[in-house]
Amino acid sequence: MPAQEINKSVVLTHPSGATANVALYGATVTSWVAEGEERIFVSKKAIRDGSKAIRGGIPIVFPVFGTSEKVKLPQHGFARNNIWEYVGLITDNDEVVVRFALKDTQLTQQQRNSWPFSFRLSYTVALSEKSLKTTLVVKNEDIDTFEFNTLLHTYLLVPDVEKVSVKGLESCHYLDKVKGGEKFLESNDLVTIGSEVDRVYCNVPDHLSVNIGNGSVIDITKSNLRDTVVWNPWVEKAQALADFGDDEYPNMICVEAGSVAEWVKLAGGQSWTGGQVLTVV
Ligand SMILES: O=P(O)(O)OC[C@H]1O[C@H](O)[C@H](O)[C@@H](O)[C@@H]1O
Repeated sequence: MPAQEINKSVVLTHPSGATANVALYGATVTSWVAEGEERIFVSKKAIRDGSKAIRGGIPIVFPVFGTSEKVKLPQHGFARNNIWEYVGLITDNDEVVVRFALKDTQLTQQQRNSWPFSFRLSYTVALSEKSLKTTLVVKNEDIDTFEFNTLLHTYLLVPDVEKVSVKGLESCHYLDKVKGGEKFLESNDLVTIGSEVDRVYCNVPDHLSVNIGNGSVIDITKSNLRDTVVWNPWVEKAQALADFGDDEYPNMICVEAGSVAEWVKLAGGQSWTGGQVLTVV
């Protein structure tokens, strides 16, 4: 079976042996195995009972990144902590493609009060031998325009974050959230991690590559997403996160394609599409 719903998750299996797992809770990708290796980090302390967003995988941030005066929603919005509908298997030719959906009518009353728009999110996960493609379509089913942020909060599994480098961010401006949101220009060809990092790189080229440090490289190609967030909580933040092991920060880096520095405006009746492809090279 190329796609099977088991235990509130959908398991994708590609003839090459690649697999992926998507929890209905948040439509969160929680595993991607390519060339026999797990590529996605999920914390051993992740809460999986649907009471909190999953710490790891690829949670979907929507309609707000962080918190905002404009929108009275919890950090990173509601997409990552609602149960999505499994629409089903779309195709299993060269790629195994499945789709999930979330509508305003599936939200809690409190969430609907805070974000009072009719919308439909459609999220497609496509697995091939070496790639995982995730595409989000936002449909404004209202008459009024709404504004949103969105981001694919991708946690990559790495053997040692201090040996990881991210290529493709040179010459981009970034907002450094560790330094109170101050703006800097990236002067390094390769971005490396040796302390807490929480940066919103703005207007980033669509192609980045992450050298995992063990000979493996993961390419990230984004589309219609302007920004990239790079995050590692390091020692103290890791200790402060209840659903993240104190010793786990060396094994992950978040490289998150999104549109977060500015709001995306979507007129009534219109759709917006954005996404990313992760490829093992
Ligand atoms: O703890 P969470 O709500 O999942 O957020 C985890 C992280 O997400 C993003 O990477 C933000 O830039 C960070 O500031 C935040 O700490």
